[in-house]
Amino acid sequence: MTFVNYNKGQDMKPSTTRTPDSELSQFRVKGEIPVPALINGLTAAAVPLLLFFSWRSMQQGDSVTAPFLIGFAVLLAINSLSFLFVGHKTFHRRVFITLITALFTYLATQAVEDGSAIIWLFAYPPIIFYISEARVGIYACLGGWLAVLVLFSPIGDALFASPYNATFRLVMIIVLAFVMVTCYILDQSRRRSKLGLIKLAKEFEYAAKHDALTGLANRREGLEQLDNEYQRYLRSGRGFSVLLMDIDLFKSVNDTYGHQAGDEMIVLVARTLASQCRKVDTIARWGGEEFLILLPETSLADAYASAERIRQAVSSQTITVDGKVIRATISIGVATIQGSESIDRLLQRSDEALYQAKSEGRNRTCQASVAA
Ligand SMILES: Nc1nc2c(ncn2[C@@H]2O[C@H](COP(=O)(O)OP(=O)(O)OP(=O)(O)O)[C@@H](O)[C@H]2O)c(=O)[nH]1
Repeated sequence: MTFVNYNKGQDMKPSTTRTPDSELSQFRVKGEIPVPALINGLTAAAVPLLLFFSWRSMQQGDSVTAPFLIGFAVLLAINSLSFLFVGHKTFHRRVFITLITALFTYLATQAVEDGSAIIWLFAYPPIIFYISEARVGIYACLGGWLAVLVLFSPIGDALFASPYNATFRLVMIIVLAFVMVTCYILDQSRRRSKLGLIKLAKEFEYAAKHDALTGLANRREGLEQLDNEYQRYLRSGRGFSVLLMDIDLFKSVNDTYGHQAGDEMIVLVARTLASQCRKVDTIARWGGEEFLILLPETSLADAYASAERIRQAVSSQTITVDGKVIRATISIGVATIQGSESIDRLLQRSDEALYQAKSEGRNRTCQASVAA
């Protein structure tokens, strides 16, 4: 799973917005039990138990309960089996929630096992909070608790033959509320920890792929995108170009105005590059004052035109240091992938073109020679 999309080289700060609860389940934290696995595990445990209790109720002469328990066991098993074959997670989860809600309701209202089966209701809150969204868990638990309250009221007595005495009813209502609230708190804590881990992972991923000063893709990410584009080129034959550029006489900016002014100039150039490129282009900080732009599906002529546009845009920008206006200029080497040349060879040609631009007087664009 990828947390951040890196097609573009610019403006890629990790999102600080809260991940919606419904999306949280899409992220797996290492060691976390996946919801489908938990459901299938619970089903595997519940089916023999239900079959055992149905057998026992038959032994005790209760011929009504057994078919219900067998029915629940069969439906739970079908749900898990259909998931294993079809793999529809949401359907699997929703059917399981519906089935266990119906099962617990049946166990409570029908006073199965002389009423002791209602104790299984304590298993409901932790399961429901784990496998569903927090909101669903709250509604389900609140609904369940209110249903028990009604069941233990005169209304319940009128509707069902409940064997529960007053003390049991009181203890059950209090302990059930206690368990539900505890499960809610633990679940919230689990979700927040998970959100924290996801945020941390996004930040690590961002830092690993971006340059801290400019926010552009770093060299490693630039190479990764270059390799992706190269693989696409090998498959589809759709060519691409690279622009390798370097700020002119940058050392003298540092030496004359200080390192901070140099940094300011790097950021200014980076912003200008970002403003001049398409979303599909990758802009990477290649080295100190060197940048590489990857232009997918771009011919040499178009890449050259883009480079000239970028060069002119940069040369129109200035920074002011101690009241002095400093203009940045860049030199650019342009190369387009050719035949079966390697990425290294393409970069080498763009570097040679950059070198040529420098030696011809800087603030200019040169095209790379044709691959040998
Ligand atoms: N301020 C600042 N300076 C950097 C950074 N990374 C590299 N540099 C400096 O960039 C300068 C690069 O200078 P050179 O490679 O000699 O090239 P130049 O002065 O730009 O000259 P030409 O490339 O020939 O036009 C060096 O002085 C590095 O210390 C950075 O992140 N911030």
